[in-house]
Amino acid sequence: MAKQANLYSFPSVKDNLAPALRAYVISCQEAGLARHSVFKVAVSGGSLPKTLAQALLAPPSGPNDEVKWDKWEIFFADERAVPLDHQDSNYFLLKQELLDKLPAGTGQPTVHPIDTEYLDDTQELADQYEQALVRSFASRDSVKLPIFDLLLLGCGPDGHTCSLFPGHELLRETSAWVAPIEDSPKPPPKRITLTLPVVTHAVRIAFVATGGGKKEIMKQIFEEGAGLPCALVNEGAGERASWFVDNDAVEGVSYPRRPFSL
Ligand SMILES: O=C1O[C@H](COP(=O)(O)O)[C@@H](O)[C@H](O)[C@H]1O
Repeated sequence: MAKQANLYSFPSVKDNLAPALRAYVISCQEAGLARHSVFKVAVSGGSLPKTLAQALLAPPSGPNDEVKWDKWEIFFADERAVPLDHQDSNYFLLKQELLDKLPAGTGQPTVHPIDTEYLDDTQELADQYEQALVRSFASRDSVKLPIFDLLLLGCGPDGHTCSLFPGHELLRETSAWVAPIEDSPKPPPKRITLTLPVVTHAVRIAFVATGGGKKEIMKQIFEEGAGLPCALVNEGAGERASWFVDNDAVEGVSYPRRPFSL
């Protein structure tokens, strides 16, 4: 039987979840560097960047605990069609929470924001972002799908991830790497997103979900599935998907927790 997604649950975000997430990200970083000398990662917006900052801005605990920022190539798992200094921009959020706080003297990551020249045309915005992936991952002709070393994803209270929403036709997209959405049920309505095949194709996928507000949807994802986008990622990725959650987010959820280890 195919192995299932890993569920790691921690009593405290700051004291347990963040250090475990850090260890996990660094192990993915080292695997990516061994494969192709860079670390290709895509990140979500929402509540994720804050937790990510808690994990990655912490002081190193030893010589092997190094975030090699200058080797990181950062893409966005989804982005809203707004200027890069807009409060709704996932780039702006990551910049505020993490990128602007990198310690002085640290090498800088290569960051791939959307091209805001195309904000009025979401199809073109998505196509241009796909071209950025093509340039990074070699051509679409030579690569069927880009393979990210790691995707760092959030989970909305409705079970959406990236800008893939429950019941939306985008869940059936099979050819585009990046797709536009103009009717996001969560504002702002116009966005672009990595598609499900790209998401499930990543080497590793880490979801972060915290707080009691996620409890009901976590039950649905882990007990019923019900075609929810997060559940579809779990089904497509199996053990390559790992969930970093706090105890509040999974209170009452019947699904085996694993002790965290690399
Ligand atoms: O709209 C979005 O929401 C999701 C989930 O956000 P959260 O605040 O519930 O963690 C996020 O992962 C996505 O990137 C964002 O565009």
